[in-house]
Amino acid sequence: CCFSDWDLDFLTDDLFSDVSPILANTKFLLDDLFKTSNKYCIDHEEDPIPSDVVADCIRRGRELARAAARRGNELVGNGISLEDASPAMLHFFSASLPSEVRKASDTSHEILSATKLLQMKMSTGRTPNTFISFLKHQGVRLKDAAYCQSVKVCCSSSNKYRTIDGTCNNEEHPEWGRRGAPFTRIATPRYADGIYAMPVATSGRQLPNPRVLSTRLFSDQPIGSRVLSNMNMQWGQFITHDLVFQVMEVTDKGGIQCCLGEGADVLPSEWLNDKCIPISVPEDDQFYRYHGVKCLNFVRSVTTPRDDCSLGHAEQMNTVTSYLDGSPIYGSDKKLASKLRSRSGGRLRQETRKDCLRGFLPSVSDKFAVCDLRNSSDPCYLAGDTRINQTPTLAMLHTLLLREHNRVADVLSELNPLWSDERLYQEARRIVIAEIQHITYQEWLPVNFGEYYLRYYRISPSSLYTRDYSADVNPGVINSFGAAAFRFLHTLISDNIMTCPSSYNAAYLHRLSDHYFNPSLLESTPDSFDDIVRGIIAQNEGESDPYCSGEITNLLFKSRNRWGMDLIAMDIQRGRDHGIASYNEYREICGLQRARCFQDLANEIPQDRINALQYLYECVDDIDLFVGGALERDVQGSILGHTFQCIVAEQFYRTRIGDRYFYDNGEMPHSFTNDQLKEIKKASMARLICDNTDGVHFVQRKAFEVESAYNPKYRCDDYNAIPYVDLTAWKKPTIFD
Ligand code: HEM
Ligand SMILES: [Ca+2]
Repeated sequence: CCFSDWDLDFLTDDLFSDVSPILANTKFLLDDLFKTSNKYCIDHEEDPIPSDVVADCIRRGRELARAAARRGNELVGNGISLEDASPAMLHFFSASLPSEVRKASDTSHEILSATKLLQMKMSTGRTPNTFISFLKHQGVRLKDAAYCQSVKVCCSSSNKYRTIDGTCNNEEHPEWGRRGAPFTRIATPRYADGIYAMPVATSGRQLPNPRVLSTRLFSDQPIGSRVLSNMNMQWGQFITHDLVFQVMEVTDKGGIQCCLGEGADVLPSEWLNDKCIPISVPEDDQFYRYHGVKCLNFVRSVTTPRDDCSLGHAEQMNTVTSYLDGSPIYGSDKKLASKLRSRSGGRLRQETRKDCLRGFLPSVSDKFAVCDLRNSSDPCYLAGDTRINQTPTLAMLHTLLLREHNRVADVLSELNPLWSDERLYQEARRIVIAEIQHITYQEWLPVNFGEYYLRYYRISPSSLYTRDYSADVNPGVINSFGAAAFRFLHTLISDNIMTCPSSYNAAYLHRLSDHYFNPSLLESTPDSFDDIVRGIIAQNEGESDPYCSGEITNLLFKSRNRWGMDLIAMDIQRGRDHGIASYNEYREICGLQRARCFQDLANEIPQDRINALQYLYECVDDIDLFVGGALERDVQGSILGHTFQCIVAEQFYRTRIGDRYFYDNGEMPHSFTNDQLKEIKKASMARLICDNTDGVHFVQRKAFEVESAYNPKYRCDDYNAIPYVDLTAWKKPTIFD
C-alpha cells in the first residue's frame, strides 16, 4: 500500500469548489488525483500508516473543512440564499442547527477530509471499499477533538425514568440510541469513492435522474386502501418522527441554495455549496416544464463522527432519540424539554381557546420563520419536534398526545395529591410512552405488516410481561430504514384531508398542498379539531402501491407558489446521499437470491415493472434500494414487499429488544406492576381519541381501519367495546414509594 508525496499546494482557494475532498463527486478529478506519483509504501496490512502521515492528513483535513465552511458562509453573504417560506426553505424545518449538532458535523467534516486525503495518497491498487476496510484495520482515529471526548457519557445509578436524550438506557453502552447518534448500517455503503462521494452506476456513469424515476415509476393514480384509515398513515408518520430525524446541512447564515432563483437551473459550480446535490429536472417534465423549473433544491444530510471517531466513510446523524419514547412530544434535548413543561402539576404547556374544553399546543415565538402563514393570527405550534407544523393532521395527533399527557397528569395528581411536579411529569410521561409503544406494537404493526410476520420476527405482542430485553442489541436506527424502507409509506398519503361535522351528514375535502406548514384548519371554529379527527378515521388512506399523490410529487411545500418539491425524487436522492447499498445488496442481506440480470427479479417484481426498470437502469446492480423495494409485490398480509418487510422488521425488533425501558419488560427495577401493565395494555387509538376530544362520541374500535360491518363504531362511554385505562393502579399510599 503506497502513499504519494505531500503536495497539497494545489488545493488553492479557487480550485476549492471542485477539489474539496469532502465532496469529490467528480470522478475524473479523483482518477487524476489517484495517479499522483512518489508513493509512501506499506508492505503488510499490519504495518501502521506512519504517524506523521496520519497527523498531517488530520491537520490538513481540518484546514480544508474549515475553509469549506467559510466558503459556504461567503456564498450566502453574496446573496446565494433562500427566500422565507419558499418550498426549499420550508424543507429545512429550521434555518439553524443546535450547537451540539453543529459541533459534531464540523468534526465529521474534518474526519472525512482527512480520510479523503489519506486515500488520495494511496496507490491505485485498492478499490474504494478495500481502502476503507484497510483503514478500519489500521484503527486510525481523531483523538483530540472536543466532540470525540464528549461522546463518553456518565450515567447516574439506575434511574426509574428514561433520560430525555436517550443516554444511559443501555448500561454497557450508554451512548446507544441517544439523540445525535450516527445511524447504524447493515450493509457496506455505496459511495463512489467509498467515503462520501455520491454513488455512480457500475459503468461509472450517472445513476438515473431521481425526478425521472419518480415520474416514470411513481405516477399519480387515485387508488385508496379498502381497509386502512388515514389515521394509519398519520400514526406511521408520528412514530417515524419519534424514531428518526436526519437534518440537512446549513451554513451559519441559514439554509443552503443550490438552484438559480425560482428553480430556473442548477447553480454554476463556482456558486455551488459543496453540500449541494440538487435534483435536475428534464426539459420535457410533465409538470415542471409549465413552470420553467429545471432544478429542485436538495442538500446533503448532516454527518457525524462514529462513536470512536475513527477515520472512514460518512455516517449520517439521527438528531432525535432512536427509542420509541414520545420524543416528538417531550423533546430530545433537555433545553427544549424544559421549555415545553408548565412546571405545575406535571403538566406540559398548553394554550386554551375560547369555547374549547381541551387545550392546544403552545405557539412558537418566531411563527413566520417556521410556518407558512396567511395571517398573523394563524396558529404555528411548538412541540418536541420541529416537523410539527408540516400538516394539520400531524399537528392534530401531536395535540391528542399532549392532551393525553395532561389528562394523565391530572388524574395522577388527584390520586396522589402529595406528588411533586417532577414526579407527576415523569410518571405521566412514562405512561404516555407506554401507551404509544403499546398502540404501535399491538395495533399498528399487525394491521400493516401482518400477524404472521410479527411472530416470525419475534415482535408479536405478548399477553403480559416480556423478558427478552437484550443489552447486546443496539437500538439505533438503521440507515436504510430511515433513508429508504420506511419512506415507502409515503405512498399511503392521500390528496386530501377530510373533515366531518358531528352530524356526519357531510364530508369536506381540503387539498393537502394548501395546508403544508399551516395548521389553521385545526382552529377555524371551536369544532374544527374534532371535525378533523372524525374525518381522519373515516377517510381511507392511499393504497400501498407505488403510485403517489401529485400533492407530494409536484406540490410538496408549495406555499404560495404554483409548484412545489417532489418527495419521491427526494427519497431516492436521500438514499444516495446516505450511501445506501443497492437493492441487489439488500436482496442478499434479506435472504433472496442476488439478481444477475433483470429477469432474475421476476419472483418479487411484476413483469411490467421489471421492463420499466430495465429501461431506466443500465444494470441490475444499479437499482436504488428505495426503487427496487417499492416495486416488489406485497408479502401476504403486509403492505410491504419482502425486502422492505425484512428491514422494517429488523428495526422494530431492535427498537423493542434494545430498549431497557420497553413498557412490558418485566422484573426490572423500573417495570410497571402487574396491575399497572394490565391497564396499559387496554390502551388503543380509539380510546386515545375518545379521551382527548370534546365532541367525538363514536369511534370504531380499530381506528387504524375504516368503519365496516366487521369494525363498527361504538360510543366512547361503552367501556366494554373501547376499554378504558384505569389509573387507580398508580395510587400510592405514601409519598415515599
Ligand atoms: C403528509 C405526510 C407526509 C409528508 C408531507 C412527509 C414529508 C417528508 C419529508 C419532507 C421528508 C424529508 C425528506 C428528505 O429531506 O429526505 C420526510 C422524511 C421521511 N418520511 Fe415522510 N412525510 C409524510 C408522511 C410520512 C409517513 C406516513 C411515513 C411513514 C409511515 C413517513 C416516513 C418518512 C421517513 C422514514 C423519513 C425519513 C426521516 C428522516 O430520516 O429524517 N413520512 N417525509
Ligand atoms: Ca424517540
